[in-house]
Amino acid sequence: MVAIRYEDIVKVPKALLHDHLDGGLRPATVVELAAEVGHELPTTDPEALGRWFVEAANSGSLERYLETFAHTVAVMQTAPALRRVARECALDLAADGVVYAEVRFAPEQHLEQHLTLDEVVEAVVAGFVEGSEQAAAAGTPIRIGTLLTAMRHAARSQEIAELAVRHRDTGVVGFDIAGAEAGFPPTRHLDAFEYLQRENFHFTIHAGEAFGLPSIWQAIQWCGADRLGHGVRIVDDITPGPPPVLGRLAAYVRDKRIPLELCPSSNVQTGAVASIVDHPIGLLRDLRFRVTVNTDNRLMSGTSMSREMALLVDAFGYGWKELQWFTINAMKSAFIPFDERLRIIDEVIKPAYGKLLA
Ligand SMILES: O=c1[nH]cnc2c1ncn2[C@@H]1O[C@H](CO)[C@@H](O)[C@H]1O
Ligand SMILES: [Zn+2]
Repeated sequence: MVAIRYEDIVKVPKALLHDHLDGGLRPATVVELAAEVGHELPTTDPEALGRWFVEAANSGSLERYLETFAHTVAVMQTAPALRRVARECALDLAADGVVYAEVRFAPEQHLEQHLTLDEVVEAVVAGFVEGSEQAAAAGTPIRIGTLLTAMRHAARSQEIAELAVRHRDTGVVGFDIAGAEAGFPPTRHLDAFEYLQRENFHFTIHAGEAFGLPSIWQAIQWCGADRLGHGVRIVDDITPGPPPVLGRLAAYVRDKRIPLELCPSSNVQTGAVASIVDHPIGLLRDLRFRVTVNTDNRLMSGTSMSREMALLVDAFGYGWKELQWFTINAMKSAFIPFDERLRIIDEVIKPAYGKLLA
């Protein structure tokens, strides 16, 4: 088999379901925006700041990893700043060969300068539109859907769910909850999830990252999540083989084709897994769970969609066949309408991988 080159991974179309807007800023942009608003950073040298984020996020704990977001959220408090960050996000993902992305953020964290929740969403969506137009003009088209996140330790999920539904025809395609997982079970937000189901809306839940099976079970069986943000701890319900034996929850997740939004580098940094080679993605792919590959936070992990793919190629010897499978899995699991998903699979993804597989 011919070795896969990094530049070819960049060129091939990729689909990304789990990426945080406030976890993907360009270091230089953080520096510029921080200077504008007088926010103090650990360093004002963009390269050193990029390294600082990765090192600080390498904490082995989700709670400490999340502390680094104070510096990005602080510079995302005005409409122009939000719009710029979203525009650059679209451009960066498109330049990395991502053709479809769902990018999430928590509107409630961007109210310090008196924007309303609706203004926050409008600014971000405008930035995605602008960035997508520029990316298309540059020959790297991308479609971006916005997910609105509610913070699980807070009590605004119902409000954010209603906000998401209000903006469903103008760019928002789903809802999520994020933040520290231990101590904040998804059922705290049951009202919001039940409301979203009544509205025929889509949502994913961060579950099974820093906390195990009970969190995944609640997310699916109590809250009705369409997808699992991470969900990596589902392996705790699989007895290693040969052959591996699935417990009832793992079997349910696989049988129902519930998508797992796996984020390899992020999991190593928060201590959810020991290393990339030890990442359960290998086992979960072998068992044909609906596995997808994601970045989580490009800034905190110093990563990109292509880099996550390349790490898996190195660790597990994957080829184009597997990379196509991850990409189609993600596209099948997207929150945009079925016909639009199918069009991207048939007209963009399959032809490109087809050439490489030929
Ligand atoms: O991997 C993660 N697990 C849980 N919460 C996260 C993760 N990455 C980011 N956030 C949280 O989501 C908020 C909105 O984007 C971020 O501000 C961060 O607090
Ligand atoms: Zn996340």
